[in-house]
Amino acid sequence: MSEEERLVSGEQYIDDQAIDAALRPKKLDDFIGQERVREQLSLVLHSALRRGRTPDHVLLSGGPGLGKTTLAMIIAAELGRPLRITSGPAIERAGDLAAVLSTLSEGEVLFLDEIHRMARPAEEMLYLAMEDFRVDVVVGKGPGATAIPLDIAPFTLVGATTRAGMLPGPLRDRFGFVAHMDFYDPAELEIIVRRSAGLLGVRIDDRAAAEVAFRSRGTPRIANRLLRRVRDFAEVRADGYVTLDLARSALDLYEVDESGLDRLDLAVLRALLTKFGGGPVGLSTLAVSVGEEPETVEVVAEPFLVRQGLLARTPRGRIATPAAWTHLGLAPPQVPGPAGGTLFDVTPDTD
Ligand SMILES: Nc1ncnc2c1ncn2[C@@H]1O[C@H](COP(=O)(O)OP(=O)(O)OP(=O)(O)O)[C@@H](O)[C@H]1O
Repeated sequence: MSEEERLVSGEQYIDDQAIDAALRPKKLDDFIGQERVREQLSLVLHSALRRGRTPDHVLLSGGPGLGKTTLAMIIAAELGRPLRITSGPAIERAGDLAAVLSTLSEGEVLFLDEIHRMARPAEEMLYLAMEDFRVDVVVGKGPGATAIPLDIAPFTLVGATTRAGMLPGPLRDRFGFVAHMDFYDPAELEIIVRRSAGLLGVRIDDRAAAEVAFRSRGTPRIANRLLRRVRDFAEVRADGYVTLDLARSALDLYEVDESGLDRLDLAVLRALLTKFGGGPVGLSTLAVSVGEEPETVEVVAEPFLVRQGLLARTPRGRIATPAAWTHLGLAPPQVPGPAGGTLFDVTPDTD
């Protein structure tokens, strides 16, 4: 629970991460949504269990907060094996990876978050480890360097990435099962909101739960976060029971609009429309105009805007769709394009 939550609720201190952990489903059957992924994964795990073998390596791709870490934990739990967690940015050298791999126990599940951000030499070490359960430890430098092969215990790698396109082909090919996690639909998120409300002891009516779900950008982590915000609001401004009106007022206060667009989404959209006439504009230029890193705009804001039909990625840059102008209540500029072209065929994408 954050400082702000502590002030208003007076509950025992638990940080946001602890709440996240408490809300995570622990079994595949409790994991809501992602029907196809769940079914496919269940087959991979249960057939491996039946054969008494370690399952194939699993790659989970999808945006932030869609449940990749949760699924990795569930995989370890379903297999009854320990889970080791590390991340791409923590592996700066091949030696960092060797240290992790050489201490894995038989059948252990290794969760490698943000796998696309791992250092290149480590990536090459991982190829061999995934395929042959072996690493080559290089001793010495220059012409006298020698590679000493070291066997490691069979393990299952669960890699997670928000940018599957950035993974080199040889790495992607070594995963026996690749799951793409998509945004959740509002009905699934509503179940998640009600489940979390039950676990957190939040009293919420069905229409309010549906409203929170609808405004959660298709993302369970956001659904859980918004639930806590409306809970705060209901506790401070009313008797703690979350009604539809209270939920709406709270979400408006936290600048989540009626379609679930948050401050960053709206800033990106507004910049695209008002500073670049609807595009096309390159990702970096767009990101600078809202004071964010290109990766944040690309990974956090854009997928939802694309999904909502408000923004399109084209080879020449990002463009706003007609729905984007309507969404912000703006009129598209009425300048005719050259020789039958559209108005927005102007700026080449230099990113
Ligand atoms: N299918 C689901 N059912 C119920 N709750 C879920 C589900 N998926 C995710 N959650 C909840 O959403 C929160 C975020 O999930 P998680 O940390 O697994 O996402 P992630 O994809 O690993 O995010 P990131 O890429 O940012 O690390 C968790 O606390 C979990 O409670």
